[in-house]
Amino acid sequence: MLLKMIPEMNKVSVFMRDRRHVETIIKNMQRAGTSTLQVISDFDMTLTRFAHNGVHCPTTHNVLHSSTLISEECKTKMRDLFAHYYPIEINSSMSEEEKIPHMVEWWTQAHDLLIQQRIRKDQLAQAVRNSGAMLREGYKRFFDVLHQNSVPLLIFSAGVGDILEEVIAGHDIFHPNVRVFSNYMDYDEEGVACAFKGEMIHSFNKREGALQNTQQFIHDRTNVLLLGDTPGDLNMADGVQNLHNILRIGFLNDKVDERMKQYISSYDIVLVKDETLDIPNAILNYITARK
Ligand SMILES: Nc1ccn([C@@H]2O[C@H](COP(=O)(O)O)[C@@H](O)[C@H]2O)c(=O)n1
Repeated sequence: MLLKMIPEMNKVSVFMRDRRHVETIIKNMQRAGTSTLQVISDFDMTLTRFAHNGVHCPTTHNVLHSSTLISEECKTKMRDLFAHYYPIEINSSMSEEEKIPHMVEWWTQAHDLLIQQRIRKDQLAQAVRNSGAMLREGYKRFFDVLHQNSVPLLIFSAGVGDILEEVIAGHDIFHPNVRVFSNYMDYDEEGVACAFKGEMIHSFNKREGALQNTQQFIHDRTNVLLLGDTPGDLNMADGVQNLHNILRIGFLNDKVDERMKQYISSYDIVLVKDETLDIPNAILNYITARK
């Protein structure tokens, strides 16, 4: 039945633990209508591509590597940090508790490095526009359909919010239904980045952030489509009160064999090495179609 409803689910990249459950949730969401729906999504490697032509795509922390806003020394240090800490972030034999101190170290060092670069706010948009930031194929349809149907899209990212906003603004998809919750830089009176604001968000404290910021969630929207790429993204909807239906879609981009077991047992739909938004788009198409 699911394949009849949404033929795209036949794609080879799609894996499900319980296809009947997925079918039920999607049908419930379709019946309840778009006025009850909100989408909560991670950004880096979820809405953006993981790789293109075999090369890793930059995350918001690394987008400025193609610009002159940061020094060569800083780029090398940021790359070294990524090479050291990313394998820890995705290590399937370590618990989240074991990973957290490493993630705090990573974010602290990376933010310090970025702040040392004295990045100017007025140069950021151009630098991001000239960068290699790549959204997943189908991004325009995804953002536009949500906008056309007045469905809120909450982006919950441990990346750099200022850069994230420039990426989506540069692609003409920063519609009024989009809200971003992320790490933002603070600027001095000359418009130079001088600190990061508030509490740091890293890959594994999004749940705490979500609970502390429940005003971010639209509480009369009790159906949630959640998109993520790490186990830390699974709880991003924990601040939603009176949740009726949630469908969690996880992008499994890397180290597939090692991590499949964990992803299939926690995400309702796992998309393996799928650089597109075809499946979220097909599900939204079904839910938003006027019957
Ligand atoms: N210095 C850093 C720190 C983190 N990352 C990666 O960015 C991702 C965070 O953003 P989300 O939108 O996915 O929450 C995170 O998963 C890290 O892999 C980085 O590249 N550099």
